[in-house]
Amino acid sequence: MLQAIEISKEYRKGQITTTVLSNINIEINAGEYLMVLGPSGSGKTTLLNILGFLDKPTKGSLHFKGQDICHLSDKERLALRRQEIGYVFKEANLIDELTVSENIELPLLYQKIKKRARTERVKILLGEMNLLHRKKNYPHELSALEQQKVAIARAMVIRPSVIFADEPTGDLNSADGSEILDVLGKINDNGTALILFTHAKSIIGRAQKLVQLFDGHLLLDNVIKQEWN
Ligand SMILES: Nc1ncnc2c1ncn2[C@@H]1O[C@H](COP(=O)(O)OP(=O)(O)OP(=O)(O)O)[C@@H](O)[C@H]1O
Repeated sequence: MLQAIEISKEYRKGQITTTVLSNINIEINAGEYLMVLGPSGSGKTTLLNILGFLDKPTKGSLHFKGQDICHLSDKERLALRRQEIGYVFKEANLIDELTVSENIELPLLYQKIKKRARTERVKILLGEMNLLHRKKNYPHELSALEQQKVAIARAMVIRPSVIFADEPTGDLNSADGSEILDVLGKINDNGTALILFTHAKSIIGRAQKLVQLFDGHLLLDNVIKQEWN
């Protein structure tokens, strides 16, 4: 479904070039759960931005469902992103002025989905996240766990093919973090591919596939595949 071939990313400042990612090859199939493990500064966020069509690589190519992403216009990439990709970050990044329901509904407005269908979809997600009683609340009235659940619901509202999660438990205590990983795991069980970026070795057992990133290089030797029943 998603294939990165020989991806590199460099930043130039005057005469100085910094290589942040070097020759990355990654493939993720529909419904797969991949974890990208790496310490701070290893290039995880840079890689997420490229794999998730938020940024372009300096070299290499990215294919999604047979389409060459790097050759799309910015407008085409944005449209594809809004239809196919969900993002969950360390911080929930909810809009303070909107209620829980309105935050979740927002991506559907970009897709020009009719009001009745939007309301129905939001209700389903609120139910799945056990947040129906919070639908009229504003983000500041929620716990950190609830805020992150709203962020996941907002990512899921478009029925994405893949969810990118960047340290999604980074701002949570371990019990809440574990609940968020359970929620994401369930979403993956139901068929959505999940690519989770983390520095936490303790959680790698949750994924089907693991790659390690170190100083912008993928340690391909360390790819581990596990089958879960
Ligand atoms: N715009 C930029 N210009 C120059 N260097 C950058 C830029 N963005 C990131 N970097 C550098 O690229 C490296 C990787 O950064 P990145 O944020 O991708 O790592 P990370 O693994 O996500 O780290 P963290 O977990 O701390 O966020 C870092 O050394 C960072 O300083």
